Amino acid sequence: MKTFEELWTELSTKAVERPEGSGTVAALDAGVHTIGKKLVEEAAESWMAAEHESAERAAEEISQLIYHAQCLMLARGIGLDDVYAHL
Ligand SMILES: N=c1c2ncn([C@@H]3O[C@H](COP(=O)(O)OP(=O)(O)OP(=O)(O)O)[C@@H](O)[C@H]3O)c2ncn1[C@@H]1O[C@H](COP(=O)(O)O)[C@@H](O)[C@H]1O
Repeated sequence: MKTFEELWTELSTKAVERPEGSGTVAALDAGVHTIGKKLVEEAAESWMAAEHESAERAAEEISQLIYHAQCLMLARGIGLDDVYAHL
């Protein structure tokens, strides 16, 4: 288990160190368009799970939504403070 901030730290480090086999590195290399499509897919899956499946399944989809949102932030050079400023 990890928090939003812990995941952010992990992904930020992977973006710099680029370890072999990292899905995050592959996503960042694929770019904003590809990550954006995945983000929309996970948003739809979160919606469907929330409406038709268990709360646990919805939580799983939402975790993937958060992951892809963080990838999109990294791909655009957007930091946590840039987002938090709008909350
Ligand atoms: N939390 C996640 C996470 N959530 C979602 N995903 C990715 O999103 C995909 C989920 O997509 P779906 O469930 O729709 O499955 P899918 O459509 O069959 O997957 P694809 O065909 O798109 O690969 C997974 O296959 C992962 O590629 C994640 N990938 C990584 N993490 C975490 O990110 C960290 C860094 O990961 P790496 O960069 O891979 O080391 C680790 O702590 C991981 O736990």
